[in-house]
Amino acid sequence: MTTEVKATNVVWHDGEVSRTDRYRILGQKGATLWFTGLSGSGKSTVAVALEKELAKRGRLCYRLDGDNIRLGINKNLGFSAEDRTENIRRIGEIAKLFVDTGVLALTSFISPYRADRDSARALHEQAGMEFIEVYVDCPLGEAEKRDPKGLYKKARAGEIKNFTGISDPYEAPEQPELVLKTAEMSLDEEVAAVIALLEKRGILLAV
Ligand SMILES: Nc1ncnc2c1ncn2[C@@H]1O[C@H](COP(=O)(O)OS(=O)(=O)O)[C@@H](OP(=O)(O)O)[C@H]1O
Ligand SMILES: Nc1ncnc2c1ncn2[C@@H]1O[C@H](COP(=O)(O)OP(=O)(O)O)[C@@H](O)[C@H]1O
Repeated sequence: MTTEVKATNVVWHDGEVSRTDRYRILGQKGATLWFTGLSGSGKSTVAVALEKELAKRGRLCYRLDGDNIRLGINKNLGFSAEDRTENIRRIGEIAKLFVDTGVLALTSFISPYRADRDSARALHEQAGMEFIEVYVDCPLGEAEKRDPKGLYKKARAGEIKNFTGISDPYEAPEQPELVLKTAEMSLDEEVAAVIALLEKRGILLAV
């Protein structure tokens, strides 16, 4: 259902203010930081802490978070492979809009399928936009021990079907820009690692 193109006879309409103009108005460059990992690995925790640190540095971010987005624009999607693919397709497009305005989009989705993440990356890179994949790497045993929402317990009890890591696959990134081993690093170290990468890539330079 999802990738079928039904919109025909539509033509892109250009404006007279460019992306570069928008970046100048905002004084910063846009980029997507794509956090991927198991439920409970720390995607949301890292994004929240990073947003706070970037705000301190005067950088505007917007967090797109799995649970939040699934309460709104993606409330019609479940957890079948097809629905997860459509979930990630929409998030990729939404993140791209934020980047186009000059905002740092921090996306926290399990995004278990490599092909879906690669599509989100391609969408950005074809448009000359930064896409930084951050693998929030946490062993299943540790994520299950944390179980911040009690979902692993329910999945083990068979109350949640197709639960990532238990009864559904997670395809780890092969060449992410950054790996955060959240069972070994502190939250402060994780935020510092992301900031260091953003600095190295010139993403935090004022425009
Ligand atoms: N079956 C199943 N598998 C995995 N996760 C489940 C499932 N059912 C509900 N949840 C809750 O939904 C959150 C994951 O949503 P995402 O949009 O990130 O998932 S995905 O990227 O489309 O795979 C996930 O949030 P996080 O724990 O923040 O990852 C869970 O709270
Ligand atoms: N080093 C760490 N980095 C991130 N989260 C951690 C770390 N150590 C423990 N945690 C805990 O792990 C849980 C991760 O939950 P959450 O951020 O919601 O994960 P996700 O968004 O990947 O589902 C939180 O309760 C958080 O406090």
